[in-house]
Amino acid sequence: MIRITIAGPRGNMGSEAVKMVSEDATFQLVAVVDIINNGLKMKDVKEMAPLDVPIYEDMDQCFREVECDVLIDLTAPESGKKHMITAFDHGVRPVVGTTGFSDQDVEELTHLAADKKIGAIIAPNFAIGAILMMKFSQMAARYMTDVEIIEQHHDRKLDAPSGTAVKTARMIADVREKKKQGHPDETEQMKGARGADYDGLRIHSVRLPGLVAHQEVIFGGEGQTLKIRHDSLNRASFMPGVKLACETVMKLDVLVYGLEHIIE
Ligand SMILES: NC(=O)C1=CN([C@@H]2O[C@H](COP(=O)(O)OP(=O)(O)OC[C@H]3O[C@@H](n4cnc5c(N)ncnc54)[C@H](OP(=O)(O)O)[C@@H]3O)[C@@H](O)[C@H]2O)C=CC1
Ligand SMILES: O=C(O)C1=N[C@H](C(=O)O)C[C@H](O)C1
Repeated sequence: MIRITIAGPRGNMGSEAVKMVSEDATFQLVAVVDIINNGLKMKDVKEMAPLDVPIYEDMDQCFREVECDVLIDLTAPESGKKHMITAFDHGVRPVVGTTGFSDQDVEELTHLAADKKIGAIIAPNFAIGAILMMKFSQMAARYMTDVEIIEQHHDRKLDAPSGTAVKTARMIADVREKKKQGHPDETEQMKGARGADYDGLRIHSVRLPGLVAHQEVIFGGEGQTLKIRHDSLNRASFMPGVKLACETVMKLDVLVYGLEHIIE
């Protein structure tokens, strides 16, 4: 039985994770960590996430009082890194879906996990289709080096570009020669028109109500284009990946960044 704490249990992803963990016979939900903000009282939080496990505001206190193996973090960009460090301090293995990590954050956390010899997973996307989309894009970038990413998300999303887009760009950058795309003399008549720049590759972020999580990677070559697209239509699409990550992290003693490293 793997004992799990979930941070962010009222959220889109956190509430789905609470359901998945509660229904899985090999997992035991032992606590949740939430923030009591916007004038919310603990009573209201309990009504929103009706759980028969303790609710903590302070993760450090949670891990001092409750025996736990794995932390699932599905909160907000500013808290993901802090929560991971707190988990490491208590020997708890983090499985983090929260996005907004910089390459430098990932590097620092990788060193920290290695020093403490503790398993951890940061997965910018838990959906198997999204992992394949990233892998196929990396494969294509060896042959077609001009590429732009268009990611589309719901308008409640806090970070842009998405964690998935950044990871895709990083995977592409790992295999293609550094290259600045577009006309060498191009100028933006409006700031941001050409999107964000990751090693010369452009990322465009769309935010609209009605969307969930979508990404298209477009490659261009002489007289041809190739489009690789993934759509998550609901948050249940991420849960098999969250389950796999919780099982796998128990066998790790390093940090793994990206589910593509553990799906084989
Ligand atoms: N890896 C993946 O496959 C996926 C990752 N994500 C990522 O997961 C994160 C959550 O997404 P989503 O569920 O849509 O967001 P939501 O805003 O719906 O949920 C986040 C929840 O976390 C709470 N929260 C914020 N800060 C803290 C904190 N310090 N401690 C405890 N709880 C906190 C929020 O409370 P309040 O609302 O009161 O602020 C909210 O209830 C995002 O970073 C998103 O990018 C999302 C989908 C898939
Ligand atoms: O906030 C979201 O919704 C999502 N966030 C992740 C990201 O930033 O890539 C994963 C997925 O795209 C949904």
